[in-house]
Amino acid sequence: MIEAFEPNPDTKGDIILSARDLTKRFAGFVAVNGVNLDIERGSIHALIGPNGAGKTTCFNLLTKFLQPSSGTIHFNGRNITDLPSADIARLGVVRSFQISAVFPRMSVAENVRIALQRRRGDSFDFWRAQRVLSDFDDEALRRVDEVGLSEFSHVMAGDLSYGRKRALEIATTLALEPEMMLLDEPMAGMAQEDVTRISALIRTISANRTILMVEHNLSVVADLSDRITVLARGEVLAEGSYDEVSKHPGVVEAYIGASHE
Ligand SMILES: Nc1ncnc2c1ncn2[C@@H]1O[C@H](COP(=O)(O)OP(=O)(O)OP(=O)(O)O)[C@@H](O)[C@H]1O
Repeated sequence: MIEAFEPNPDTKGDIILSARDLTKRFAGFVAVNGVNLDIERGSIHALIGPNGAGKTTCFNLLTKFLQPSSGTIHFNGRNITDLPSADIARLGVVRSFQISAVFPRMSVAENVRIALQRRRGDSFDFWRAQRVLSDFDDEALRRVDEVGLSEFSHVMAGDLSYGRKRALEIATTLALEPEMMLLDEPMAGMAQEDVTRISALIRTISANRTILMVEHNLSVVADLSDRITVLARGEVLAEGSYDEVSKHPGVVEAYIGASHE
């Protein structure tokens, strides 16, 4: 059960998600240490930092794939710290890989249709009459179009290029109508052509939702992000615009230091 509204007194402005003093200890090791994070509604917020900084652990804490050792997380003013990840997804915080097990032997449109069925709470009703399933077809095609895959709607997902597969994953995530999307390294392993395409897609889908992304490609971060939080050794090292954080001496040092470790 979801608890009653409980505003976080620390947050200011239109903050959709905030974390206070978020900490995760593994045996003998603090991966995330007292992190405070405020994500503004409607923004694209990037979480960056050198390898091992704690970015993925933070994502896992915010989506409750991991339980924090201490600290609190509020979403839309509600304390979600103790909710299981399925409830958090239902509230509208969805991580890109969470539901994006793309079925390679199904077409692009079929993949999106299944994601739409999931949103409605149906199981994979493969045995259902084709007529019933096709209720979702129009919406699936609209979603496929939204991510620029119209001409591939009948292509098997397994035959798509890497970048287009990523676009399909985004479409299946969007089918859940998340208010906030967490993207874990959306550009990982992509050729420049796909980076350009997926960047444009992220900008489009950010129009009416909030995006938090972990991304190593700093030119993408510079291009897309309204605000950036830099983590190093599990702590927030700097926060601000790309210009602000990239000039921060501690940030430069953390990246250079990490490249020598
Ligand atoms: N389950 C775990 N048990 C023990 N240590 C862990 C565990 N998960 C992560 N860590 C450690 O916590 C630290 C932060 O890891 P994390 O994966 O969050 O960093 P990251 O910033 O996402 O790094 P990268 O950019 O390399 O993905 C690392 O030193 C990692 O080894």
